[in-house]
Amino acid sequence: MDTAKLFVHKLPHAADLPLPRYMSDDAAGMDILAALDEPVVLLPGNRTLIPTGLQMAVPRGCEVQIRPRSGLALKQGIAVLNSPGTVDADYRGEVKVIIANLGREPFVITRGDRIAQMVLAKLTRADLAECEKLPDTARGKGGFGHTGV
Ligand SMILES: O=c1ccn([C@H]2C[C@H](O)[C@@H](COP(=O)(O)OP(=O)(O)OP(=O)(O)O)O2)c(=O)[nH]1
Ligand SMILES: [Mg+2]
Repeated sequence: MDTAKLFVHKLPHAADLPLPRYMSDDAAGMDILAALDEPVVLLPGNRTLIPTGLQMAVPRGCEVQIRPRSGLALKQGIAVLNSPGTVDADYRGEVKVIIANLGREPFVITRGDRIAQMVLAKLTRADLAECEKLPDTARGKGGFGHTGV
């Protein structure tokens, strides 16, 4: 398995929190923690920005994706609104998570809660090449369910 060094800096409000970590041997994502001072009550239909207390230097050629946790999604309707959130390699601000409550009950987020997960992913940047005609394919313009359900 490939690994790459990911430098992280803990901000003072996360000083006592553990760093994100993989929760199983081959987990793709590290769970990330809410670096909140006070609990946040997120009402159904609302969204909020949760601090992680972390800055990071994502290696060039990679991104960090902020993704939901399926257990929270299934059991409580908790979503990462911009999923997958993108942390760019040149971003040095605090990483934050946009959490939305799509469930029917208020959702309480407390300091240290594992609210989402982060995946380090390699990326390919596009070098746009404008052209008059694209190569033909069998699918052509068919999409959005044109093959049926
Ligand atoms: O879930 C997220 C998404 C983004 N970011 C940070 C890192 C990212 O590099 C930066 C900008 O994100 P994005 O490009 O998605 O947002 P934008 O609305 O296009 O902002 P900008 O104009 O700053 O690029 O915000 C987070 O901390 N969490
Ligand atoms: Mg942007």
